[in-house]
Amino acid sequence: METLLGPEAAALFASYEEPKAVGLRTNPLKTDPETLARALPFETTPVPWCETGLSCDAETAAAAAPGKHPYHAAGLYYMQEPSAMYPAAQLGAEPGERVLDLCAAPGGKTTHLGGAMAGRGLLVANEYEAKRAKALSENVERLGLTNCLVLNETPERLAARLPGFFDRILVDAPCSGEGMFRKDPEAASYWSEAHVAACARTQGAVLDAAFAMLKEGGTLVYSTCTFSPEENERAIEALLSRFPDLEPLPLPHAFGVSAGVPAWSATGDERLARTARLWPHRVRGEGHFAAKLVKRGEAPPAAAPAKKSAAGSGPSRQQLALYRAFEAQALAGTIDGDFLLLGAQLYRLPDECPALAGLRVVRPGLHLGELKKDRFEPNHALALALPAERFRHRYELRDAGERAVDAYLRGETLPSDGDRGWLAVTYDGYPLGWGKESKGTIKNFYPKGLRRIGAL
Ligand SMILES: C[S@@+](CC[C@H](N)C(=O)[O-])C[C@H]1O[C@@H](n2cnc3c(N)ncnc32)[C@H](O)[C@@H]1O
Repeated sequence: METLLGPEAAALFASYEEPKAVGLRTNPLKTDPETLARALPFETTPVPWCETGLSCDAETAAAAAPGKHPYHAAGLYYMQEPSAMYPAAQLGAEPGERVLDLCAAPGGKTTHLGGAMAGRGLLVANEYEAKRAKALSENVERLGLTNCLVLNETPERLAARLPGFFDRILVDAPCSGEGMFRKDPEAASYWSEAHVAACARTQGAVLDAAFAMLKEGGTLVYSTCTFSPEENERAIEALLSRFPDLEPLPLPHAFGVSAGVPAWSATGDERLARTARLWPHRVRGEGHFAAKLVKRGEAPPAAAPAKKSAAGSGPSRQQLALYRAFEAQALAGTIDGDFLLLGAQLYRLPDECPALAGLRVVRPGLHLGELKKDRFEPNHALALALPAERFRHRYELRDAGERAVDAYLRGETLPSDGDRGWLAVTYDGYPLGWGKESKGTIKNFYPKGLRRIGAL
C-alpha cells in the first residue's frame, strides 16, 4: 500500500483504528428511506451514493441490534456496509429488464437490484457455492422479491446456456478482500500474494462468462472489495484487451469516491480513470472498486425464454383449484402468470424465465406454497412478498401487547377470538409471516429455522 499510495498510505492505515460504519439499505419494495429512518428507534444518516442507503455508527448498532428488529424480519432493510451499496446502484437495472447477478451470495446486491426492478422483469441471482446459495435464497425471500430465479451454477455452465441473454450483469467477484480487513479482521489471515494472483485468474474467467451472456448494448458492472490493482484496474485492462467492443463508462466520483488509477495498469489506459475506488480513509465505508462497461459489439443470438420448463410442470386443474380456494379465502386479488410445480411445491415463475432443465435451481421465482392432499398451505415467501392490504385477514402484533412480537417470532401460538383461517401476522402494518386462526387461537407458521431462540 505504501508503494501504491505513497504518503497517503498513513491515512489508510490510520482508518483501521477508526470504528467501522454500519449500513442498512432500505427495501423499496416495502418502504422508503425517510419512512424507515423515522420509524427506527436509533439515529441514521443517508449514504450519499445510494438513494436507499442509511448508516449509523458501530456503537449505535451494537446497542440497537438492527439485525434483530422486527422490521428486519419483515424485510424492510438489508444490513450492508455503505461502500457495498455503490456497485449495484451503478448498474441501472430497471423494471422489465433481464438482469443477472453472477456472484450473488449472500444477496446484498441481488436485493438491491430486486428493489430497483420493482418486481417486473427477470432477475437471475446465481451463486457458485451451494451453502452460500441457501443464504442468498433466504434473503431473496425475506426482502420479498417476486421476480428472482436463484441458481447454484458455475459461470461457465450458465454462459453455455444463456449466451447474449441479459440486458445487465453484475459481477461482484470473489476477491482477496483487502477492503474488508477492518470489518472482518479474520479475512486478513487468508491474504497472500499467491491468493491475489489466484483471485485475478478466477475473475478473468468469471468476466469471460459474463461477457458471453451480455446482449449487444448491454451493461456490465464489475466490483471487488479489494485494493490490489491486479484484481481491479488490471482485471479491466485485461478484459478490454480480450473484448475491444467493451467500452468503459464513467462512474460518479463524488462524496469522496475516487477515480481508478490508470498508472497502476500495464498500459496506462486513461479510460481506467472512469472506474471508481472507495477508500476507507476518504469515505464513510470500507474499501471497494467498481467499473462499468457497455458492450458495443454484436452478441450471439439470445436464447429464447421458455415459459414451460422441463424441470417441472404446471399444476393440474385440481391442484390449481386448491391454490385458488386458498387464495379466495386469504388474499385480495389473484396471482397470475406461469406456475411451476416442483414435487408438491408450487411457484410462480418470473416473466421471461429461461428453460430450467439441467440447471441447479434453488428458487424458481415466487414460492407460493405446498399442495397437501386436499388443501394448499402457503409458504413464508408469499407472506413476505405481498403488502398488508393484499391479505383479507390480518393480526397486528403491536395491538396485541408488548410480548406478542417476541412470542410470534419464537413460534408460539397467539390468542385470538376469531375463526378466520389463514391471515398475515403483521408488525406495524408489515407482514412478518403466516398464522392460521381457528376457534380462538392462531397457529404459528413462522418458519422453524428463522425462529428466535434463547433470551432476548
Ligand atoms: C464478493 S462475494 C459476493 C457478495 C454478494 N454479491 C453480495 O453483495 O452479497 C463473491 C461470491 O463469489 C462466489 N464465488 C467463489 N468462487 C467463484 C467462482 N469461481 N465463480 C463464481 N463465483 C464464485 C463466492 O462464493 C461468493 O459468494
